[in-house]
Amino acid sequence: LLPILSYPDPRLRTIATPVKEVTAEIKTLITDMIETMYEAQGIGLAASQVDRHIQLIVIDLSEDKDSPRVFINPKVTPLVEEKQSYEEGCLSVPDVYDKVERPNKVRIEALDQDGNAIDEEVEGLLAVCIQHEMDHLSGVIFVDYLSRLKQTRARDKVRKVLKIREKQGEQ
Ligand SMILES: O=C(O)C[C@@H](Cc1ccccc1)[C@H](O)SCc1ccccc1
Ligand SMILES: [Zn+2]
Repeated sequence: LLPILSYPDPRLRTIATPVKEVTAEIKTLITDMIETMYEAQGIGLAASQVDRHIQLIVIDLSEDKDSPRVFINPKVTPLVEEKQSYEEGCLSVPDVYDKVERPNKVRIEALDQDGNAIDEEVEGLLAVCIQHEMDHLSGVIFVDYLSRLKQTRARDKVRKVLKIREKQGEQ
């Protein structure tokens, strides 16, 4: 399992660089990220969150947690003006959920782990998730879209959750 960086860790603000070649090391990272995402009950995870600053995200929206998707060097283009509001959360901001508006239909262009091209139009939760993960690769966290007050509350909440987790770890 890989440790997930917690907000407001400045490393989460690092801009991810493009993947030049899908090496064996990157394939191992992909496997580790997928396992880490499942263990943390996430439906997406960006490499930035595990302190690896390359353009790589993994997503699995399936019920049985058995169909992970890998997007390398992803590029997202909104296809509609309309935005949808969705109650987002983030593995780097535990126990904080709030509404974020994003375009509800996007085009995603990327490479998969075998270097094959991905070029799809997606909407709904997959579109929301991909945009949320893409933000991570640009050092953006969903709380950045919220009010200052909510950002302060988020910081306090994360601090509290991390303290509780530390205690649980010690017991
Ligand atoms: O990037 C992450 O931290 C994983 C995110 C992905 C995500 C956030 C908001 C909306 C869709 C996907 C989540 O922590 S995964 C847990 C989750 C699942 C559904 C809704 C909200 C949060
Ligand atoms: Zn997130």
